[in-house]
Amino acid sequence: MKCFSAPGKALLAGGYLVLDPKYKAYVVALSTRMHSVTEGEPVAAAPNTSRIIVDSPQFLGGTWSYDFPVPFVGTLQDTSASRNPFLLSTIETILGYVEPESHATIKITIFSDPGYHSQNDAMVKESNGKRFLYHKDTISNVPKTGLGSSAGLVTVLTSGLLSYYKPELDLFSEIGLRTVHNLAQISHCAAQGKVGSGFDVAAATYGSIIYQRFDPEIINGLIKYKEEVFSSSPTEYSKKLQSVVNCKWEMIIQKCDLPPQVRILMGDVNNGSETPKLVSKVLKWRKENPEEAGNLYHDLNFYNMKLVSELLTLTQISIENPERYEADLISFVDDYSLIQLKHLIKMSGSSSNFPDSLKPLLDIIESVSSIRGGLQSLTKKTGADIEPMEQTILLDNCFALPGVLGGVVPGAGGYDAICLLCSEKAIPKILKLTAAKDAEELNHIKHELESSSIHRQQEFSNVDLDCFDPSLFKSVTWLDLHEENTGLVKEDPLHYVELLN
Ligand SMILES: Nc1ncnc2c1ncn2[C@@H]1O[C@H](COP(=O)(O)OP(=O)(O)OP(=O)(O)O)[C@@H](O)[C@H]1O
Ligand SMILES: C[C@@](O)(CCOP(=O)(O)O)CC(=O)O
Repeated sequence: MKCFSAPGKALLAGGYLVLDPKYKAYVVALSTRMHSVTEGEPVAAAPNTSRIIVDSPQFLGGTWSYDFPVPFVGTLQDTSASRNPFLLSTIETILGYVEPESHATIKITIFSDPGYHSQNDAMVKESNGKRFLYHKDTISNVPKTGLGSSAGLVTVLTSGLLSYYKPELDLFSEIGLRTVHNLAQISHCAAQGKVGSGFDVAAATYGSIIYQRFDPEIINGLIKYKEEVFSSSPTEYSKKLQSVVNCKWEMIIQKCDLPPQVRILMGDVNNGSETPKLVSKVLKWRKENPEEAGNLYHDLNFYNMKLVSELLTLTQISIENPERYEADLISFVDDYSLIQLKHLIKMSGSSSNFPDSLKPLLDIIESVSSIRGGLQSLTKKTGADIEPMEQTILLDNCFALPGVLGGVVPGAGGYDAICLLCSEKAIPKILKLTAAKDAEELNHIKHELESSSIHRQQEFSNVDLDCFDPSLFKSVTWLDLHEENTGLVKEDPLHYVELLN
């Protein structure tokens, strides 16, 4: 039995730009993970028939079965009641790549962590330290949170099948991970019917990364080749697939990590994602207005990269001078809102009360504001609701909360989610303040926070909530997740055995 898991993602900086191989993006891998458990034996399931069964027991009707002859001639029979394009495409791609020479009956069980889906009416099942939610409905009817479940699914399924068919390949070697990544990108694009930027599959494989995409022509060329030769010569296609998967794609995957004690906090705002519509509006505008788009993309990229480099600076300070990091930086983030921090930092030039060392925080705050400014411009110019007014109001309100260092509408934007950068220690405060029922409760919490804060300034009350409206947060569900920068990992079968049929 071979078990793997891969993380979900949040695109903190670089939405839309990441579609173009010219620009980089910052992708945070999350603690929400997709899991696969692979059991296989080298026997036919029926005369001249191999079978791959995928079981996803957390969802109603979550069993899919695929039969194929050996040698595999390229198309899969789907004998399941419902279709799941991500499974079909992954299995077809792997079989084309490995060209199995003997029969097999393989069962892969998929488990997904709670963060990927809405948790209404779900039943909890636990097994040796893992906790999964069992839903009453089918996978297509349970609302998703948009954390990249399909990319995680394709990545762990690819790993499970490769571990069966190519046991000699160390999936965690450089070549092994590259093979998983390239196969998963090809399968994910084929299932989606388009070649996206692939940051979600890259994060599922490698974890938190600074990502610069591969040339889309790599996969477009393969799809075109398949259309031309597949029906007459599937083995020719397999050769081409192998050569594309086995070569090194020109792209950047640079592993990274949020600074210590800085966390992301994701708020699920609404269900349903409009990503394809948003993307097509942006691409149309960019095509029709190349110069204006070029300037806006240039500015957005500048601030995206500035944010990345300032986050790396914070990490560097935390390594070189942990005391300074804690006392002069993080403790200020804990106690003040970013609006107040900005004022404090600006005042530090004229008054000696505030340390100069707060400046790296100012750079982060200003980069995030400029990124939001760029996305608001993109919203106005394209007519795509990337940072719609409702989200602007919500984020502006978050910026009045102590502990929040910044925040954006992640990924493609829209109404689905907000993503805050905040101090780890301040998260309970943020949850409490956004859950306040009325002004009286808010005031009560504010006094509590003031008396427990480290920094007591004359010039500033460190909790100033005059412009904060907790009623806006009735529609926000804070997701119980954090950054976990590891990509694909091998898991212990003991975590799952009690849940297997
Ligand atoms: N646990 C699962 N079992 C089986 N199939 C799953 C599972 N999780 C996801 N899928 C497949 O992935 C599809 C959802 O993928 P989709 O790309 O629409 O959303 P996402 O990856 O969660 O979010 P986003 O692409 O917005 O980041 C489902 O309809 C289903 O086909
Ligand atoms: C708009 C885009 O750049 C980001 C989409 O991100 P998400 O799926 O909304 O997290 C599209 C893409 O990269 O595939």
